[in-house]
Amino acid sequence: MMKVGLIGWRGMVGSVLMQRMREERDFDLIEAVFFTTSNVGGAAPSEGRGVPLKDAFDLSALMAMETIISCQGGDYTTEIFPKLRAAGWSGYWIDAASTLRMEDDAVIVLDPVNLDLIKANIANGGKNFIGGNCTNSILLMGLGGLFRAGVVEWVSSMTYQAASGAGAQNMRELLNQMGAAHASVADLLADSKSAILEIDRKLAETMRSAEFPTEHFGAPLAGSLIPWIDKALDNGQSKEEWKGQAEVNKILGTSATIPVDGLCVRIGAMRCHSLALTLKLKRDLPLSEIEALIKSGNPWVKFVANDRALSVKELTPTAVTGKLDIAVGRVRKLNMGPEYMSAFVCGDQLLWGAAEPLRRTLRILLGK
Ligand SMILES: NC(=O)C1=CN([C@@H]2O[C@H](COP(=O)(O)OP(=O)(O)OC[C@H]3O[C@@H](n4cnc5c(N)ncnc54)[C@H](OP(=O)(O)O)[C@@H]3O)[C@@H](O)[C@H]2O)C=CC1
Ligand SMILES: N[C@@H](CC(=O)OP(=O)(O)O)C(=O)O
Repeated sequence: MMKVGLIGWRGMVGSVLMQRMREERDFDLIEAVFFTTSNVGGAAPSEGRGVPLKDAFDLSALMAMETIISCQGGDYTTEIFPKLRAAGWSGYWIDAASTLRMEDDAVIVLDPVNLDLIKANIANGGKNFIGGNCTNSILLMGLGGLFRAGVVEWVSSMTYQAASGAGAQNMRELLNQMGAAHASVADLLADSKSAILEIDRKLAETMRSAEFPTEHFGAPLAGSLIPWIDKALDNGQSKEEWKGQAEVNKILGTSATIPVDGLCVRIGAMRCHSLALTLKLKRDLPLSEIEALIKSGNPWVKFVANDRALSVKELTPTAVTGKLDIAVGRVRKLNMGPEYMSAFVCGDQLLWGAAEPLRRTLRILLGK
């Protein structure tokens, strides 16, 4: 059985990965070895067959692995990965962090979209398999059928990204903000005759006050939004926005770049990212054909007809959270002309956006 080292398994992404690997019985196919950066010698999950946690900075222990899966984050990858390769380790490296994504010898893995690319890379001796940025993976899981058909000229992508993309502490902070916001007007809310503008004034005062919990986001998110994600680049894009075109084209393996750009916005959803998309198609396709192409993308696409009641019920973070479904809806032609269409895509950023492509890559490497 393949010896597979797991690092970052108790973090947020790692926990979702563990849950999915258990559900799909992946551990039956591997000899799992669990590593830690904080609790060497501690008890590993039962899948570790009683072997205590190993040191995630111990190069020789890591080099004994045929495959390493890391959800430990970019700093860990930056520190350990070059040392492992320099020491001659030639195992498979599967990683959720962005550090290695754009390296020439790395594939961004999203097998329902780019299985051919992954297989070709393995056949050519490729060893580095990196999960894509969550927003891009969800975009391509939703509209992969249109890209595969070669009908997309460009995409403008406006995102609505959940708190989980910023980390576990941020999810907690969002809830703490909701609690603080509610508490500040609870008395007035309880009185059905109180004036709504008084409630609104008091709430705004609370959200702007220094006491409102903003340590992790740096700004109120509950009852508001944050129109910037990740670092600023010199060209005015955020790093998250830059990843759109770079990663989508790399995942698709395009020879001519498909322009992808738009604004990335953090909203108060817990773990589902959504995207409001404008696409320019290469030609005027009938809506029925567009719908059929989107549905043909992969089995997880859940197409939602452009109907008010269905959209409100099925095309939302609340409907999608915790599921592998990728909801795609609001598909219609736009006033700009017959080649222009809209779409709204919503997916769980911890599942297809982070953990799922990693465990599926392991399966591909195992040939199962
Ligand atoms: N592809 C994508 O879209 C996404 C990718 N990511 C990537 O995944 C990486 C990991 O993210 P995320 O899972 O949010 O990181 P977490 O902060 O949840 O976990 C990272 C590590 O922190 C340590 N840790 C310290 N305290 C705790 C605690 N109380 N509970 C659990 N773990 C703890 C654990 O290491 P130890 O057990 O060794 O102490 C854990 O493996 C990110 O840095 C990013 O690179 C994240 C989100 C989306
Ligand atoms: N930046 C993403 C989450 C993430 O970790 O992305 P990446 O894997 O590209 O660093 C978000 O905030 O929603």
